[in-house]
Amino acid sequence: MKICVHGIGYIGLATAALFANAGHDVVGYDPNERLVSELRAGNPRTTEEELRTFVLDALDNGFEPADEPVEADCHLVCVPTPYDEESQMADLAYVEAAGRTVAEYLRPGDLVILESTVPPGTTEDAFASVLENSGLTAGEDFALAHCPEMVLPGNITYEIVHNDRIIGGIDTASTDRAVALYEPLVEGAIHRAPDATTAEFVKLTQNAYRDVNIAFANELARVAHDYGIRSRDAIALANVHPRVDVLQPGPGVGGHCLPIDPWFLGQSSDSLDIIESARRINEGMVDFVAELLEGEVGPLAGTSVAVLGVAYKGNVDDSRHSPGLRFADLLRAVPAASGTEAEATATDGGQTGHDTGVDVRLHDPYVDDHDGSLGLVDLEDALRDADAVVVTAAHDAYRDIDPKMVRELVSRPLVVDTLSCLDANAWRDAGFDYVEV
Ligand SMILES: NC(=O)C1=CN([C@@H]2O[C@H](COP(=O)(O)OP(=O)(O)OC[C@H]3O[C@@H](n4cnc5c(N)ncnc54)[C@H](O)[C@@H]3O)[C@@H](O)[C@H]2O)C=CC1
Ligand SMILES: CC(=O)N[C@@H]1[C@@H](OP(=O)(O)OP(=O)(O)OC[C@H]2O[C@@H](n3ccc(=O)[nH]c3=O)[C@H](O)[C@@H]2O)O[C@H](C(=O)O)[C@@H](O)[C@@H]1O
Repeated sequence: MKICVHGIGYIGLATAALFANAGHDVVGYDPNERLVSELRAGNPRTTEEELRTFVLDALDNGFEPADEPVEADCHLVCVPTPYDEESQMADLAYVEAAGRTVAEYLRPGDLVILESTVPPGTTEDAFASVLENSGLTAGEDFALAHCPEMVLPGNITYEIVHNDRIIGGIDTASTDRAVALYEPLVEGAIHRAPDATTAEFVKLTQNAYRDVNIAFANELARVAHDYGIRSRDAIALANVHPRVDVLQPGPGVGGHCLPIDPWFLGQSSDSLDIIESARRINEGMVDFVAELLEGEVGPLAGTSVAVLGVAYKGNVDDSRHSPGLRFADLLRAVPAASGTEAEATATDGGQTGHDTGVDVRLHDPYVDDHDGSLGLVDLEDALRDADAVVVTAAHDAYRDIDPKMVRELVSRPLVVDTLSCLDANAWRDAGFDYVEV
């Protein structure tokens, strides 16, 4: 079958490769010409080795990256769906733009699948009506379904094949067509949703559930701290019960899915309560980390803090909605102590040095900062003379750091391990005060 994938970023690229490797004739259209030419040259943008191999195999199998769309039997849309903080609504501009493009190439009998994560109702309402600019009618002249993507970043090559899938069409025939497309290449089960809106709702439910579960763990971490016990020991023991499965606390929830999908879910409803509280709890974890830090070093003004990890989680290169960056912002908002040099620089707009009370040094071995916008520094520069080391992403590279090397560089041996990813005994043996969330 001829398939045109619209948007070959993280999800679209893996999806295009999945179909190409299964023998379909796949064109991956993306308006980002640089991305397309890198792919044509055999350089997929990914730090996941298995994904790189999967995509290179697909290119060998005829997958064609393109900066122009084409006519196809199936159009698969995998474009971004950001959250607009101002309107507190999903920004559907990319979905609508892709829909307008598909409409130009749409022929009677084609199948259109929306994979992007969207608020309930989008496929049947906004997306269908843009596609109908073609003069064709959804359900009558072309099939239309939502097939949400559920892969875990970091494990996409395995999960894109092995995960169960939910498919909901705007009518039974659309669902049948979409199921028939995925069934031969997916090893997980395919579940038919009663309609496209339910499929959208299910995807958002999964991420909101995970966000709420993590918020519960984060709340337990605060409560356990009040009792002077280790929350992770308590959670591990609670989880021995066959019907209890609490996730792990941390510096908050990042990425571009868990922090925004709960808002998509509630976009046209006034009934969010626990889901909304979970968002507040998870966003507030950086304040708790700051409290832990303050409990050790006293007032933060005047301190130097190495923040290790601006990726939103371990071993990924994505820094969207990153707890590490949110924590850095919080530290940068600490006013300089009066009468200090830092206070003086604060009044000159920071021209002569760091302009806040805390000297924040950010490091991440995976995140690309080629334009310098994040201000990442080398590990040694981050650690040199630091008053505290705060680990905010559980990268393997951090687990492997030798605490004795760190001890040589820092001015004060304090580490706050927000994800409990370090070897606590090794750090204590190296002379560190070890604090965890
Ligand atoms: N990244 C993830 O782990 C997951 C993402 N999703 C959802 O999948 C969707 C895509 O996400 P990602 O692949 O991560 O985004 P991405 O930002 O990596 O890739 C999106 C691509 O779409 C392209 N694009 C923008 N406008 C376009 C248009 N009009 N026509 C064709 N291409 C266009 C962009 O240039 C970009 O390359 C989003 O809705 C996201 O929420 C769902 C599950 C997992
Ligand atoms: C229900 C579910 O597992 N959703 C997945 C999720 O991927 P994502 O990488 O965002 O999830 P994640 O690994 O839970 O990480 C999200 C955030 O939550 C934090 N986190 C995660 C687990 C935990 O016990 N504690 C915790 O604090 C992580 O550090 C990270 O900051 O969202 C993806 C998406 O929708 O994009 C989805 O495809 C994935 O399957």
